[in-house]
Amino acid sequence: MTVSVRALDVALGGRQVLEGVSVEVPAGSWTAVIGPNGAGKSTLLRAVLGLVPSRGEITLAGADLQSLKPRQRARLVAYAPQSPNLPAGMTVYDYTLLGRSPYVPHLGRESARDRAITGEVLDRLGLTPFADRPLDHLSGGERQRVVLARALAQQTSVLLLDEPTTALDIGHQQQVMELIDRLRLSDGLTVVTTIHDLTLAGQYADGLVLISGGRVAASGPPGLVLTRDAVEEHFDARVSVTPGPGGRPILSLERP
Ligand SMILES: Nc1ncnc2c1ncn2[C@@H]1O[C@H](COP(=O)(O)OP(=O)(O)OP(=O)(O)O)[C@@H](O)[C@H]1O
Repeated sequence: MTVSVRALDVALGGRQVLEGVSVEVPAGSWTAVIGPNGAGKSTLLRAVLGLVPSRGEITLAGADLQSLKPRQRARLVAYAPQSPNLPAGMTVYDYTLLGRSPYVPHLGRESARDRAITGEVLDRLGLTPFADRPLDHLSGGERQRVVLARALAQQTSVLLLDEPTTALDIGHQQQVMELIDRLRLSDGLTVVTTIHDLTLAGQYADGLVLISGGRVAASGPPGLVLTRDAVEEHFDARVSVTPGPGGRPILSLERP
């Protein structure tokens, strides 16, 4: 499903956080939203979910997202937030099962299918051994995978992932990114992630959107967006950029 954001403005606490942001995410593609701290990346995802008031147009496969009821929207778009509210004492299994909420009838219970899907997702993420563990008895990286599990259990066409790899070691980063990519290809998912690791963003995403100061500073294929000058200008960082496999850029920090 194509996600289209046009001329999006968001003001929070009396401050303009996003201004005139337009982003087109083709169906089945992966877009990474990059930018310095405080640029407005998470706000962009939250606006697409209707979690913050916005002006402008947000459509999903041509349908106006704001006209959908929360339950309808939750069947189309899943979101893994950066700092989710994790109820202490809840088990990994029960938390992941919450991803099935948009399919559970009012006053009803989860079906055998909901439970089967939850089990499969835990399996895919290597979380089955943790299924009965309370969320507050997990490491940061394990918790992050559980948040992703809940989003995957929602079985939507669009996945919005806010920093899905920050707390993960290099092996789990690769596993999570590969898993997301496999799901994208096998299930035709449309993926939007915010991500700080620019090399990782460039390795996996089809397109990058660089947000800086609440505006789109650049967008396009990784090789065009991730230039030494752009990184210096928007992140105030010195890097060297070399072409990696498939011409995708590899960034290395350089000491000033
Ligand atoms: N509820 C709020 N009220 C006022 N300002 C807010 C609110 N929420 C976020 N902001 C501000 O909006 C700006 C963008 O925040 P956002 O979380 O979208 O940035 P980000 O690009 O995701 O940053 P990071 O990389 O640090 O996670 C920041 O300056 C932040 O302080």
